[in-house]
Amino acid sequence: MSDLELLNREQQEAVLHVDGPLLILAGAGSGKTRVLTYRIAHLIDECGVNPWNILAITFTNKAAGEMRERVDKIVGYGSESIWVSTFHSTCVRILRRYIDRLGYDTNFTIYDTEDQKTVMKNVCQKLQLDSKLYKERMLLNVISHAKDEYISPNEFLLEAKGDFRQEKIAQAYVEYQKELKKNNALDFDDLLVKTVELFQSCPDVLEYYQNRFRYIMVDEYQDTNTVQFKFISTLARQYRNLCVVGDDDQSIYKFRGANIRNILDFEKVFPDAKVVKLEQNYRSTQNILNAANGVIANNRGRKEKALWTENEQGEPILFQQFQNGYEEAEYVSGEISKKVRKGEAEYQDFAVLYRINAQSRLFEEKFLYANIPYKIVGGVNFYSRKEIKDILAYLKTIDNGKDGLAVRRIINVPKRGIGNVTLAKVQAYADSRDISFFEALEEAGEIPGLGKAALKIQPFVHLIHEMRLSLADMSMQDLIQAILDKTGYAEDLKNEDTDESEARLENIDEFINKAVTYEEGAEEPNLSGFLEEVALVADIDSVEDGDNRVLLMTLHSAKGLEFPYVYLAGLEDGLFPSYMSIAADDPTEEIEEERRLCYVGITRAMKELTITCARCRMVRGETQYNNVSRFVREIPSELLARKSVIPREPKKPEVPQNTSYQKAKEAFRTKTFDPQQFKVVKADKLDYTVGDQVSHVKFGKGTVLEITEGGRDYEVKVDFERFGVKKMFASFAKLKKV
Ligand SMILES: Nc1ncnc2c1ncn2[C@@H]1O[C@H](COP(=O)(O)OP(=O)(O)OP(=O)(O)O)[C@@H](O)[C@H]1O
Ligand SMILES: [Mg+2]
Repeated sequence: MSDLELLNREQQEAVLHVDGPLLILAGAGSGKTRVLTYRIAHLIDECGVNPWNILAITFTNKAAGEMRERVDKIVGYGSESIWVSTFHSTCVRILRRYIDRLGYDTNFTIYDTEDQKTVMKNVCQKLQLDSKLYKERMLLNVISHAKDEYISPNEFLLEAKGDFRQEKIAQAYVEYQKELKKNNALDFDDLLVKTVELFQSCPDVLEYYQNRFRYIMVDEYQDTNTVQFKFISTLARQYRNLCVVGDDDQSIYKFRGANIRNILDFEKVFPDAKVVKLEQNYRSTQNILNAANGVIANNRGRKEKALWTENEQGEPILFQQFQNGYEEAEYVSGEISKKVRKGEAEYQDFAVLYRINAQSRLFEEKFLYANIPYKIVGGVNFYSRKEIKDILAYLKTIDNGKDGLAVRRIINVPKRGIGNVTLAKVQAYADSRDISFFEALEEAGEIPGLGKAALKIQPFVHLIHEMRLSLADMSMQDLIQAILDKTGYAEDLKNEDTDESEARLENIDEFINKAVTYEEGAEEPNLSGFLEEVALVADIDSVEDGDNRVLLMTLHSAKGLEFPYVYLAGLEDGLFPSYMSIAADDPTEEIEEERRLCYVGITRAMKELTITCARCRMVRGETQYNNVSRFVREIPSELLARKSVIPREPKKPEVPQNTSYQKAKEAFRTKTFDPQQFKVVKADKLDYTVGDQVSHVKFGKGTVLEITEGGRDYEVKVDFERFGVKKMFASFAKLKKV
């Protein structure tokens, strides 16, 4: 049998290059991963290499599983003794065996972000660092970055000499490491750092692994960082059989320390390296490939590549702009259903890709309604997320309090110092009287043996009562906001200040959006009705099992994967590219990274690519008006089939947004602006008015175009210098006159 026939000439060349360093540098879909897999098979099958001597590093555990499966198919044996895994899993395996040589126990714990924060808190106290000047998150970030670069605490200290602030940070680093060691713990970055340290300080261990891993392969090499490079280059020093594959255009993890120089300088470190370029793309249609090439061509400082395909021209790229995110999600769900119904495709042929996790919520809802099986990759389903369940539990308690599970869920969230013993007593009391748990709480003062604990319960009961009373005058949005404020829930998350807490806040914002939409749509909106509606969509368990599902994921998680039908959603300036990249100090560099992410997204598609965006999107309960992403404009227009938005019957008569806005803008331009001309409601509570310059924390400076009375709140329309026109609720926007 010759598997080589299934490869083109360059691919074969790469597979047949068995000894010595090899760099495969090629664009998306050109068969890099396939070459790695076939190369492993070839080594085992044709060269008699013991599978035991092979180490293959992939970017995710999922990719590792797939590669093992593929090797199994080709070779039929031996794949179980190959090490195919991620950098981190590989290092854990090595350290579990040998870390005692560095003075740790082999049963070390791996700390997550939460644990790291706790350790850092102690460190800061110990060093008496001013928590305003030295935020824990900042310290942890700096340390993490140092570890990516393989800079030890002592080296950091030396570098810092003379710079007061850096010296303090260095001390924190030193103490932090001491503390971890004391706890026999490693953080995530340590896994790599300690393995490299182990190799450097124990030549016998290094020799063992060098002999073991005679053939090393690394996929997605463009996203390795310095310490990862040290790890593989140290291991490969003896036999020099290192094969790396990557694409500089798909480097998307700079924010995690990925060092693009690793790929660009490979030939400097290994001057005898053979370099193979693959230029034929096997994945996508010509149209999709040309679209990807068109976009990435806008990046400077890249290695020029000529990616071509023999595949057919294919359908044009479909581009659709919708009125809002709901219509966008509805369209995608409708299209998927239609294609499956017609028998053109199965659910597993589709992927929906987006920039941030919170975008998944609308798709999940529509998919549930349409009975489309789906799976969210690398994320928890929206309504199963802790923060959403917490808020729902508050709402349920306020609504009727009969749901004992909900009450128990939040009685101590945020922490109120109510312990399990107390809860057990309350429960026993409730059981004995046959009343609900919440009713028992209301009678806490009378529960025998509760003592002072009753005093801790009362404020909680009071809070719920208060909310119940004000329910009638509050919108759903206000109610949720009140819960977040009065319980300190939001405050806690803000103080936590980790990536995770930020994501939780984003999800809560998205939940508020849901509430606002419910209120706008329902005939007689009320809390019970809202909970009912949410219960319907939250019924995720009804999705049947099996692998035939549509996949939903962020663009970052999609690297290396491919799907016949891809939907790229939310292509709006401000969302993708993200506002952070647009507003960055060095926007060019940040936007180039976003553009590579867009290139990754486009090149996931095999047959059909649909790009969608929404004209307005709700963010934190505010409607934002976004322009079509610049990346869409970079796609050569002859490849795009644009479908215009067909506005549906609007639910409410719309304020003539465009016209009045256009007029106002024109008036500004010609300096004939007269506020009276435009729809202005006297907004006496606001300290700005139409025509004023204001500033917003996120969007920066802008000019107020319009203020309208929006029932509960003023709606303010502002033309921001960098972000264009946005419409927002005054109480949320917190605009300041400048
Ligand atoms: N010589 C070939 N003949 C037929 N199909 C091929 C050939 N080479 C690769 N393919 C197919 O092309 C698709 C893309 O290959 P692969 O995933 O290996 O590309 P890649 O370069 O790793 O892409 P990415 O940059 O996205 O990771 C796969 O479906 C693969 O099976
Ligand atoms: Mg690949």
